[in-house]
Amino acid sequence: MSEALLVKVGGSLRGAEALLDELSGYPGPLVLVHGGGPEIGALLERLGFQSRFVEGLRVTPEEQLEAVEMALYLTGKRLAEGLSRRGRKAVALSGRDALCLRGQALPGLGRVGEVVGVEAGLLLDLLAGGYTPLLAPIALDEAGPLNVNADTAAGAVAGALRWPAVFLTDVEGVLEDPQDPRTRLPRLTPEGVEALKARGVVRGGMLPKVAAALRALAAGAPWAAIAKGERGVLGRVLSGEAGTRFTPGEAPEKPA
Ligand SMILES: Nc1ncnc2c1ncn2[C@@H]1O[C@H](COP(=O)(O)OP(=O)(O)O)[C@@H](O)[C@H]1O
Ligand SMILES: CC(=O)N[C@@H](CCC(=O)OP(=O)(O)O)C(=O)O
Repeated sequence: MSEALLVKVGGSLRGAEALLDELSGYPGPLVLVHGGGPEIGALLERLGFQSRFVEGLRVTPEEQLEAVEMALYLTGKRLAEGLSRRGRKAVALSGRDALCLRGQALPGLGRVGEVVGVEAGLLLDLLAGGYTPLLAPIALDEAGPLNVNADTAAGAVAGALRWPAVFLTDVEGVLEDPQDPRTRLPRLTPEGVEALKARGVVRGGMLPKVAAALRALAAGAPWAAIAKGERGVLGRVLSGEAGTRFTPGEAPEKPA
């Protein structure tokens, strides 16, 4: 059987037909964590709110949380429908369902948090029943829901499942020059990431993604990868032809 994968689908890939075809056609078990940054931004703007980001995280005042959840849940339902229509029966949930994501608030960002506990039983039961679970990145603390960066949530879930994490986004992987897709770094180690960050090469939305890839490794995922969400990507990530793969050991860092 094909390898079980935790796949994070970025909001920047919403509705991409090729991606839905790719995910629905993957022969192995999948658990999906989805984002929705662009959808959240658009809804907040329609409601008259302007978002501010700190190191890639959306500052989320209490009064904006409801809109964040609404945008995320609609994104999840659309993805679940798209996959289900293609024959892969999918169910869209969030960390509020069966209390499966426990969170902790991060200081100074409003109702934003990180994941400190994953109860994977619901996900495994759905898989055993033939359903593909899709999780929106909302976790719970004692005070209620927290907006969690979707990459962070995906890394935590991959670690808990001890499955590889594949972060699908709109770029080929981590790029030495973010403007040039030919500069993809095929492999990175935690030490290599530190060097890139020190040089300012990894910025914006790539920061939580890289941090989540490393956290997934630290939490028990055998490997993690960042790759472009297009047709054929999962097979090419598994064979090492696409994306940036993060491994705990030593690895050379050279542009592709
Ligand atoms: N070194 C880098 N390599 C690739 N992308 C980078 C890098 N530094 C910053 N980025 C930016 O990170 C973006 C991906 O993050 P993000 O927009 O949050 O994606 P998603 O919505 O899929 O989670 C890229 O589109 C790119 O603009
Ligand atoms: C705290 C925080 O930043 N949460 C994210 C959750 C969605 C997300 O991460 O979506 P993408 O994967 O599309 O970027 C946000 O509000 O945008």
